[in-house]
Amino acid sequence: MENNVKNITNKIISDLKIRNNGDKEFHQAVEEVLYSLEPVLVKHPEYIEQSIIERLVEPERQIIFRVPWIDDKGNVNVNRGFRVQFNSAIGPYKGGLRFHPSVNIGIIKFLGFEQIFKNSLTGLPIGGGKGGSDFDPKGKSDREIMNFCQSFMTELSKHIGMDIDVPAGDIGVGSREIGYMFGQYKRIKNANEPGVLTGKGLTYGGSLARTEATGFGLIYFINEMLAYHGMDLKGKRTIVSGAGNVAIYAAQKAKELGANVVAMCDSNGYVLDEDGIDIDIMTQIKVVERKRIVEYVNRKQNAKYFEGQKGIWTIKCDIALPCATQNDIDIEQAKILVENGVIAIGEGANMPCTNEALNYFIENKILVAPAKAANAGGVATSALEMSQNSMRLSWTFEEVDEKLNKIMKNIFNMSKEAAKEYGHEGNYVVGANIAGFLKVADAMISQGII
Ligand SMILES: NC(=O)C1=CN([C@@H]2O[C@H](COP(=O)(O)OP(=O)(O)OC[C@H]3O[C@@H](n4cnc5c(N)ncnc54)[C@H](O)[C@@H]3O)[C@@H](O)[C@H]2O)C=CC1
Ligand SMILES: O=C(O)CCC(=O)C(=O)O
Repeated sequence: MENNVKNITNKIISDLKIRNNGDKEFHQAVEEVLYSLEPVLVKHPEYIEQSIIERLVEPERQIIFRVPWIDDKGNVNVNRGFRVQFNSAIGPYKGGLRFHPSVNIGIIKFLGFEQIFKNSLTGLPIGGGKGGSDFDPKGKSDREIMNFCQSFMTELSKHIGMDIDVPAGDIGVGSREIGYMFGQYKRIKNANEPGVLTGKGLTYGGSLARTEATGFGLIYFINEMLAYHGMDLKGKRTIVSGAGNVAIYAAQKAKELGANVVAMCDSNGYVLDEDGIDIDIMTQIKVVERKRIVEYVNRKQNAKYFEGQKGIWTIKCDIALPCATQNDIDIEQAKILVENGVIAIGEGANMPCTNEALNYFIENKILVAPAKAANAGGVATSALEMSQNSMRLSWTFEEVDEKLNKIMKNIFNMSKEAAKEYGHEGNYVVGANIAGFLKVADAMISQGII
């Protein structure tokens, strides 16, 4: 039976590579999940009989569209827009929009695939989807951003809705972009439907604590994982890659719980501040002024700046929090981190470690808080935003934060229990994949061959 399952998994992966030629991030994400599901398939032959995996790796719908927009000089520009509606077995498609020049259909498929399991782990009724564009927001004026967002939404609005597909932010998409897109959606539909987007501003249907949720949630998960292993964050030397939404609030909450956060980065380089990163200064530079991170050393004594982002992983630390982008830590950085005595890795970004790096951490008994589980606090709070929109009321910051904390503890417990049940105790990468998968697979079986 085990050999049979291995052959089936290998066949699905080789077919997937042919059908999705060149989508290397998507191949990577699928491989990471499928190999960890083998013990589940051995125990549940019904998933094989019903071709659950073959159906799961094929998106329900993929939309690619033209996004023309006019820049400040009056030139017409054309970008490409994407929305992959991956799986709706447990609820409307849900997942962010990424605006970054590297975006292509393969990246959106990898992110949408991850989102299926992550959303399932939240325990809330949301399916998996993701979208975005190869538009580069860097250096654009507010007017240009608005022009782009309006054009993007003009097409996207035909495919989304509060019970169909609910986008939110991701890299390059924050509350400014969500605001412009929401305004355009409302104008096109002639309806105020706040539940169609999440991450909205607080004056028009946004939820308190959504901005902080992914970073805070990551730290709640890590705190739970460390506590289970008899440790805590106090005095732990911590490195956070990125300096955007996830990174900033992860750093803030880690500091609040006693960690010593000494380094952060952007795509140009990193800062090392042995006195502890000042989150207010970092937020002012990266979020308010939208400047490069090098500016930090002009405002904080003793801080040092280094060109090149990967060097951040050569700094000795107890806790490493990759919160920037995919494949930030490969085997080379993983070996350095392990040699330097790292205790735990917390994946704030989506797929920030290569599969080789993940396996290396697990083999070396490093605790890994995997992205699907550890960064699920953002989408979970988006689902809480949808609930508030439907009820037409708003919870306080404390109410939302408490729910978030409970959800993250629950996700840790589900990952822990699934890992134990399927023979991988302590491996939360495998545990999260299995726990996320089971609910989706059962929902798919109940709904027939669709
Ligand atoms: N915003 C959210 O609620 C969630 C985001 N994520 C993931 O977290 C990661 C970060 O997203 P956000 O913080 O929302 O985006 P953001 O746009 O607010 O910030 C991204 C940060 O990463 C840095 N960055 C981007 N590419 C980089 C590279 N190649 N090398 C080094 N730094 C780089 C940027 O300079 C920026 O500081 C992404 O992987 C995203 O998919 C995951 C769950 C939820
Ligand atoms: O809040 C959301 O809907 C999406 C968050 C997201 O894109 C993610 O979890 O990667």
